[in-house]
Amino acid sequence: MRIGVIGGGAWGTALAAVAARGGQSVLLWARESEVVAAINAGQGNPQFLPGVPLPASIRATGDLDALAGVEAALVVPPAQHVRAVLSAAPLADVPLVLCAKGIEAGTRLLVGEVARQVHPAAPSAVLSGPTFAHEVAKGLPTAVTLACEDEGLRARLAARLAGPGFRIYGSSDVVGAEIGGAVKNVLAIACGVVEGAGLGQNARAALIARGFAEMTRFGVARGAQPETLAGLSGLGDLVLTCSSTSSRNFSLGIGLGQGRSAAEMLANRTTVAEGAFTAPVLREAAAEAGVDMPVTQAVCALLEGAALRTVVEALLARPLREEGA
Ligand SMILES: NC(=O)c1ccc[n+]([C@@H]2O[C@H](COP(=O)([O-])OP(=O)(O)OC[C@H]3O[C@@H](n4cnc5c(N)ncnc54)[C@H](O)[C@@H]3O)[C@@H](O)[C@H]2O)c1
Ligand SMILES: O=P(O)(O)OC[C@H](O)CO
Repeated sequence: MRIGVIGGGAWGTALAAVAARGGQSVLLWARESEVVAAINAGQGNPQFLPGVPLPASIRATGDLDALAGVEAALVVPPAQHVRAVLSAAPLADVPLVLCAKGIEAGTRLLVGEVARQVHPAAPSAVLSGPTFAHEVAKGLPTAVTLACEDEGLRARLAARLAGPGFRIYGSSDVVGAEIGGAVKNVLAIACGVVEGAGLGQNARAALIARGFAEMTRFGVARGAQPETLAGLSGLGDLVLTCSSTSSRNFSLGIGLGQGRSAAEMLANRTTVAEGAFTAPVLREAAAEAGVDMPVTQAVCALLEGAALRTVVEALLARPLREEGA
């Protein structure tokens, strides 16, 4: 199968390696000419995935038109750029596998919903789960959710992308798979804050559990299945990113917890911490859906510069409630 990968960041590059190792013919579009040149010269992707050798068969291009004729495309730019990049890509009826994790600012649409607006005739699927790119690129064992309403397409895509180190579980719950990936990034920032501020392991465990409760409330309100949220793309990814400094979102939270400002940390960075962009949109979407998301609100307050102590005190001073409510 000829597979296009849109986005030459860490994750697009790792997925290109997965597809190429599975015997697919891979063309990767990258925005940065240095990334295109390095991959085509067999030097890997030192900018976004340093130190990881890539299959020599991967070809890279800076021209979106070169993707014409691919049989499926993995869509991997940061969530806020998916609309612009997809709009310029010749993929009107090509199966699209959405791999970015976030909610679009302004529209409050999930990435899959954006793709369906841009290319209404293109079938779509969502690939999500606990997947640090550098581990996937090295072939370390990883399991993901591939969600697609069309069972036949899901099976065809899974057969092309799965491998011994990349185990794919199928689902028809596209919305659930997307919401888990988008919300966990915000919760990972909160867990990083706990780490950076030295608030302890008990607090982190509490945040993971209560964060999962708010992810589930929001997901169910948006039509997700609770089992999907408790699976790889929800709880699985939440646990991963809430417990490792390999997570850009967790690391951003550590900085916030140490008293650094979000503006300072986000200025001029070339890698993406999606949670910083998703948090304010998620707060809006939760308000619209009438869903209580106190951890998300706290993360938004910290990103907006509120004092850590005030935010933590407000979170802990909320009225006592039933756990299952
Ligand atoms: N890195 C991971 O481990 C990982 C794993 C799973 C999912 N994801 C998701 O994949 C998506 C991409 O993340 P990444 O880690 O590959 O990126 P990255 O942080 O490695 O690199 C940043 C990317 O943003 C792109 N970019 C910057 N400005 C842009 C613009 N104006 N238009 C289009 N693209 C622009 C760059 O070209 C580059 O590809 C995110 O939604 C992320 O949450 C990442
Ligand atoms: O580095 P993060 O926080 O963007 O997390 C990367 C992946 O989403 C982990 O599954």
